Amino acid sequence: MYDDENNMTDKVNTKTPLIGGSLSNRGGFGQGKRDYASISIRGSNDQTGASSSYIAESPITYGHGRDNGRKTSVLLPTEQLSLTWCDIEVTAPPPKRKWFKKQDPKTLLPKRILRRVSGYVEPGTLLAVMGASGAGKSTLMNVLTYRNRGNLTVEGHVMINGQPVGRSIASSSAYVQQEDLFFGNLRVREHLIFQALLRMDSHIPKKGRMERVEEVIRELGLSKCANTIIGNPARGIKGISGGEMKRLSFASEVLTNPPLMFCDEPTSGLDSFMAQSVVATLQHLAAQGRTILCTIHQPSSEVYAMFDRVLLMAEGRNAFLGSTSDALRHFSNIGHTCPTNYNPADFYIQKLAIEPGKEQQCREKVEKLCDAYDQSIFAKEVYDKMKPSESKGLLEDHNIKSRSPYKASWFAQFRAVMWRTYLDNSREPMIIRVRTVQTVIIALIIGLVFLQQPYDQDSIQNINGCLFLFITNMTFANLFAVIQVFPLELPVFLREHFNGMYRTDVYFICKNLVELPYQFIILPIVFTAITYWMVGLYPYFVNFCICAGILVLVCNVSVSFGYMISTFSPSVSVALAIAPPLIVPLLLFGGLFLNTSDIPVYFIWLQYISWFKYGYECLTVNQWQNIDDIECPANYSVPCITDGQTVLASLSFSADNFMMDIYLILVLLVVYRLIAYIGLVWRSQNK
Ligand SMILES: Nc1ncnc2c1ncn2[C@@H]1O[C@H](COP(=O)(O)OP(=O)(O)OP(=O)(O)O)[C@@H](O)[C@H]1O
Repeated sequence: MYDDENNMTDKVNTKTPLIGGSLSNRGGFGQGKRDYASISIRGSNDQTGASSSYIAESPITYGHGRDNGRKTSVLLPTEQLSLTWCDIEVTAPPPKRKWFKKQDPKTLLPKRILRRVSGYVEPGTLLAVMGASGAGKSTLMNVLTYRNRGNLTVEGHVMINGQPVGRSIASSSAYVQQEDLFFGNLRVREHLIFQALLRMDSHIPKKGRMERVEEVIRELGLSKCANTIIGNPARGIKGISGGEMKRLSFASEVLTNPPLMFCDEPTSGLDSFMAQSVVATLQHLAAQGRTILCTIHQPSSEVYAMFDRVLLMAEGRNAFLGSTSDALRHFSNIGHTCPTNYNPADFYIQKLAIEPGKEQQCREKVEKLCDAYDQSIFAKEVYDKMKPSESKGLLEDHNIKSRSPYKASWFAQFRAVMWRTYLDNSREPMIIRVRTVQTVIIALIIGLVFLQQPYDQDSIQNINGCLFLFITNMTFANLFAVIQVFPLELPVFLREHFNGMYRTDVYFICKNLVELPYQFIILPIVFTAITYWMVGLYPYFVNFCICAGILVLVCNVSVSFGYMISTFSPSVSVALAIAPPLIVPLLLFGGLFLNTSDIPVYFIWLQYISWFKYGYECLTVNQWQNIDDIECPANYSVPCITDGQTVLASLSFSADNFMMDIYLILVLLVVYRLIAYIGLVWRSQNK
């Protein structure tokens, strides 16, 4: 319909043409499900004369087939849903009494957040939910979408086409949240293909899904940026614009053809032009027969004019629900006429806001405005629409528990997530460029500092220090690489998992498998290849391979530890803060700084969970066990260490422990990773 933001201006100021069906065949309230696609075709052009270009342009017949030989748009929702909410009352529990502080008894009462609010939205309608901050908009959205309810007590009914609905509302609706979360290294088209593979019904063939992706790209004006990297402004990865990102969020939801959409402040953070283009997209989607609710903060008058209806909220009550033109009429009737050339949205918010310093006065005014609405014909119209529900329960839940939340099978999820993780990793600058350069530079520095050590008394300490540095470097480089990136993608994982796209185990396995070869096998080998020969360690290829193998294991156990810290940390900064205090004790008991036989008894357990100790023992055994002759100068002041076995003995290490150390590193690798996985499951269930 529109291909880029530049040709959007002329469209956003004019009302998007409603499809004929959505005007003339609009489903009556509570009439049950109807095939919207066939309604649209019959009603288009012929009945209204309106140009239904959305349908005419659609080349694909997938989904609903043909009607009278004409192709239907894949984007039309398959059913019409009317959403009603009736007498919603939401209460927050009273705050806990503080025993050390005298508190006003009034502040210890439960807080009423929503006070018997009712409303409805019909198919083909774009409803703006507006109100001053704290009016209860987000709480209403959370009640309707059955999300983020926390400790709130909710009473009342939410109904779809007259039937009570609860948690199962998620299966027939989409929720475009305020924050756009994407894997920023993917291209727009790739992101949509991934969404299509996991969110569309499994009976739809792959070809149909790909056609659907192309259709959605065209319809949501993403053609221009379809092959552009999405980007991540927070990490400095430049990509598509804010408006395109928001439209991509809509596109991800529209793929599944939801008849009901909720949008939380879709224009926040956008300039007025972008905001207009985003609301034009919503208007377009509503015109196709969807039911759309959208919270919005201070829209410009142009954006406000694009909404069909408005719900004004104040102090947890309805101050108005009706068409945007009726809102003006209603406020004028009750003595608050919006001045000419004044933005009506600003006018309403001003009237309904609680000004600091004048709280009591404003609250009384707001109560009067809400009472006036309750007695108006507009409120009566809302109550007339309410069908008495036979259910007395709260927001009933239908058939949600028995069904798997996932559309794709385990293997389909695995394939798609592997593909996406591979794409994301292969384009991640932190992984490819930065990690490679970092590894090579550090290896060269270590190699130059310890260049070609001779086998004499002084070099024993140098070589041991160098071997310990190998372990420390492997640990810190990989641990911090994980905790700087992994927590950042967890919110995307949590949202996608919550949306029923893939299981936690699929995500975790794919992440591990994709990252393993380059980051956690090849890079440690590159590091060893540079340093081992530069330093002049035990000069046999077998020993080089053993050293590389030990460093690969150390690298992977550090990665497990990094995953573990990341899954239990709410953010990167927390993960970065808790990593050093956890690592330093393990480092201290690694065998270099403190001889393992001298560790205080109450700290002995720390050496058992320290891969530093196991790794260091293995590396020193690999280095020293076959050396029988260490040079001893004639005038050396202290007794000489003449062979490798003595070096090992001086560190309280033994060649007999070698295999056990390897097994213990493997055990730590598995245990830390398992704990990380449990943490991930815990996070995904606590969201
Ligand atoms: N779990 C809770 N416990 C206590 N009070 C709450 C809780 N959730 C919301 N509130 C309060 O309820 C009121 C309405 O909150 P809500 O977030 O719904 O407002 P809003 O209209 O979305 O505001 P904004 O536009 O600023 O996001 C606010 O005063 C808020 O502090």
